[in-house]
Amino acid sequence: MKITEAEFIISAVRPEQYPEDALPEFALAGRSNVGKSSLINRMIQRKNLARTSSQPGKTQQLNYYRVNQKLYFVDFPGYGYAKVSKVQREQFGQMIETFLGDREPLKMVLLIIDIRHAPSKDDCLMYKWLRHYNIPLTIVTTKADKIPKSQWQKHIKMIKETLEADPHDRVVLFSSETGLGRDELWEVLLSQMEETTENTVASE
Ligand SMILES: Nc1nc2c(ncn2[C@@H]2O[C@H](COP(=O)(O)OP(=O)(O)OP(=O)(O)O)[C@@H](O)[C@H]2O)c(=O)[nH]1
Ligand SMILES: [Mg+2]
Repeated sequence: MKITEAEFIISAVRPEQYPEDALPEFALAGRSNVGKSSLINRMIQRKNLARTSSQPGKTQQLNYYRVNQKLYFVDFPGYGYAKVSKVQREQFGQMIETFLGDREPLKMVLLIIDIRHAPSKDDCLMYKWLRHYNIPLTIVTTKADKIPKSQWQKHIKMIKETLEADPHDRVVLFSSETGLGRDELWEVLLSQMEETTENTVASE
């Protein structure tokens, strides 16, 4: 996809701050430091629009990025960061739960998993939440450049097994470093937008 415009819109902590223009939203969930912000930057071909850091726990709010006046990426705070206080963790849980349970423009959640490691308990919990709320999801295994190509399929199998994922769940291999998976992921997002538009039209 050709990016003509990409801008940071808001760091939202409360639902009143979420954009009201009803453009489709794609949220990114995953552990702290897994590469969510880097993935957004790669998707929109901007070096550092979404703030990245080698220090985990940088993203603390829901950060909205608008692309081509057409859709939003919503960068979630990473979970599982040890130095975050218990209160912060609970606030985070509530914020995400409210969002997932009641966010009409949300079209899909991208569950971002480091291809090198088994999903954590929090990843598994997030996966179950998404299923529970019936939210379309795509598993994105990132940092693929960090292991040899010959091991990709073995790791993907292990990740799906740990998540107890549905065999039909889509998995996109990704690397923010090399750009692997960028075109495929754009196809997934754009076709999801078309599908939901058709459903809306059909039900009217
Ligand atoms: N080699 C490689 N490094 C990556 C990739 N994606 C992210 N990184 C690195 O991983 C670190 C964390 O990336 P971020 O994008 O900030 O991670 P995040 O998930 O947004 O982290 P939080 O905001 O703390 O939740 C940075 O040092 C990135 O350069 C990738 O695909 N390949
Ligand atoms: Mg981040």
